[in-house]
Amino acid sequence: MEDIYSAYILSTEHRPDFSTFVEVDEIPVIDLSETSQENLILKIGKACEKWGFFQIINHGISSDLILKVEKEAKKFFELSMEEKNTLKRDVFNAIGYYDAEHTKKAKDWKEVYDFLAKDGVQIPCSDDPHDLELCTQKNHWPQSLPHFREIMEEYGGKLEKLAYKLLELISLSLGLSGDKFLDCFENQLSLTRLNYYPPCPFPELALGVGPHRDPCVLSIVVQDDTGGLQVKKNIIGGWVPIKPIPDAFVVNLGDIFQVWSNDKYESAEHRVVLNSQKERFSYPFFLFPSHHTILKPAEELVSEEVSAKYKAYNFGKYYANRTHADFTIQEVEGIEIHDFKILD
Ligand SMILES: O=C(O)CCC(=O)C(=O)O
Ligand SMILES: [Fe+2]
Repeated sequence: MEDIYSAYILSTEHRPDFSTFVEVDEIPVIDLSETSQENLILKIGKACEKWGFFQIINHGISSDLILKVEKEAKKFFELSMEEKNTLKRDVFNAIGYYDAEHTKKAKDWKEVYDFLAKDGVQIPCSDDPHDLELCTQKNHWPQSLPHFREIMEEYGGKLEKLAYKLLELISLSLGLSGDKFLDCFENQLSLTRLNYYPPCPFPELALGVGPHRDPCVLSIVVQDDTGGLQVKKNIIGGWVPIKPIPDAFVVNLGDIFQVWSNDKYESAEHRVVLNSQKERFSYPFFLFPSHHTILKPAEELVSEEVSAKYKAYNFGKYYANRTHADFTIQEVEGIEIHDFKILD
């Protein structure tokens, strides 16, 4: 194996086993244009409880806009390394181009480009609770692509609105009011990401993204027709592929909904496997609250019979820890929500 590849090689237990795929058709596909709101909420609730994943159709975002995003994303990743490196994110401004994310101590086989829904938002500079310094997060736009910014801002804005609609429906499915969590998003850290996974000569040894749970409220993933996203379901024996469906978007719950729902819903573990022949693109939107948000289970879901399963925690400090973990291969894993778990 050539040296430049060695950083991508996963330890044996994390390598994808292509012989044990579970072919099921069960990831629910939900039609957002369903006229009965009651039925819609019921279907979403069931999908969140069983999978933490579902796909949506008739979401109101045109395939024409997706095509434009796809074209611009391809042009972006074809830019010279020199130009992409001028847009590179760093430990203080974790927004922009990046080609060295790590999961499970191996490098992910991908390049990414992120932009914020709210340019100029602030996050704590460190996870030290006594350090009050804030770092401003800025978008970096490529100068040589004249339509890129306009198309991406339109796309990000539409996905943000769709995320609020899903937030409302998922809140209702928990028996909470539709606007229960809306206050958390005024200075939100939400971002849109472009993911590029080149063909990989050794797909059995590396991953596009290693096994992880999203740290956000929810993610909306628009993927091309290559396939590769998989969700872990232990009860049916392993990794389940999320099949690309034309014009459908994938929705998955993040850690914050798991905490808000007091473990009624799961932030499911997922990963992206690679293809030796075909490249893959995906364009997720991650809904994040503002940094000063205190996260804890919704009080309506806590009672004498059902105790709170998480201690309250500050989102910004948690986010700072996660962001810093992206820049180093750490011996100690970064903070995860189970670190806030109240043990029985
Ligand atoms: O590329 C995808 O389909 C999903 C990537 C992902 O899970 C992530 O960026 O968190
Ligand atoms: Fe993810």
